[in-house]
Amino acid sequence: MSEIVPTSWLVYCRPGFEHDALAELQHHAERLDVPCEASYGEGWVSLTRIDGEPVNDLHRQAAFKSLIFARQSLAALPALSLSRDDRLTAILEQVKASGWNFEEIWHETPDTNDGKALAGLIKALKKPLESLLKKRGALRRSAGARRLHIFWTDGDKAQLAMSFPGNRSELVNGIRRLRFPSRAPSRSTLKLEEAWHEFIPREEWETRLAPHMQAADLGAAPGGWTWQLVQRGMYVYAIDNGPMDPQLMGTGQIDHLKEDGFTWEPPQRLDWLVCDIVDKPVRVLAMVERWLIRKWCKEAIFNLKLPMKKRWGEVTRCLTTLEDALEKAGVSAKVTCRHLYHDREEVTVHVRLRS
Ligand SMILES: C[S@@+](CC[C@H](N)C(=O)[O-])C[C@H]1O[C@@H](n2cnc3c(N)ncnc32)[C@H](O)[C@@H]1O
Repeated sequence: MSEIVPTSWLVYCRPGFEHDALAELQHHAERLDVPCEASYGEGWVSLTRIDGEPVNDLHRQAAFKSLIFARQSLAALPALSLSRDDRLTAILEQVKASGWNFEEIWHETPDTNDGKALAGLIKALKKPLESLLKKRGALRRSAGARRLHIFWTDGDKAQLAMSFPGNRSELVNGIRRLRFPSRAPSRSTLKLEEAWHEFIPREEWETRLAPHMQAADLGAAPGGWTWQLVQRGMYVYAIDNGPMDPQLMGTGQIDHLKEDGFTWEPPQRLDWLVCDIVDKPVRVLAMVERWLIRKWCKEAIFNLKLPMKKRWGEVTRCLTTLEDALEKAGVSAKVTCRHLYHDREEVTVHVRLRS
């Protein structure tokens, strides 16, 4: 019998979005009727079961893939206060009391400057801790791909947590770092690239992001998103009053139309609609809805800008409106939404029509 069980659901998020991540977690805890107590710090939030029972069912049923504001989702033990003279003993003792075993250990921190400053400490502790946990049999091969996360919020504060294959981010700190392509006309380019990584399995890129496909990019200028589409060999209708990058236009794969993205209609059915126009979410949604109901595209990726305070509420209202409208029109589609690393005051939505 373990002396200690994971009672907390720990989630990482973008600093400044803690209230949204918490609202999302609380929504699931209420839906599954699990009374919890909330806590949070910069870049993370946590719900702890009031009855002291393991959090595993809640953690599993609120699947990571369905979460919007969570960068990582973990089942956590109570946070540890560590002695600065000997941090390892308390960690080893808690691992022993939990009865946990795992195949790897990730040391992680909040996405803040204070978090980054812990890199040196983590580097110094990593190897000694691994060898001690190996000796004790906790770190071993064939432990069901379970991973121990040690979440450092300070030099003397760490929380041990577990993640399970199929229900977690496979990225350290839940962050997808992408290299900015030097020839892309704007940094926004990384938002579309990250969205593809997030929403389209790598093995399907060849068929779903294929050469000779046709796409519309609404609010395209100066062309960061169009650049990504062109890199995949697509032909792009770039809709924007603003100027497009001349070098990008030189590829000959772009038709730049100075029209209104909210009213423009494609000349024929396209494969992709992407939209990065900064406007009210309801306006963007109404436009995307029309595209999908008329089947003007097979897949869509668009941003919902969220300058308001209660972003979680706004996003869920938007997604429900979209799903209801599609259902009413008899259009079957899969809708997914994430707050991506390269998103700021916005979330990214992906819709794929089912044929
Ligand atoms: C955030 S920028 C897009 C950046 C672009 N995705 C990139 O990667 O370079 C938003 C663009 O939307 C355009 N825009 C705003 N309202 C529009 C509308 N009604 N129709 C078309 N474009 C619009 C603006 O001119 C601006 O260039």
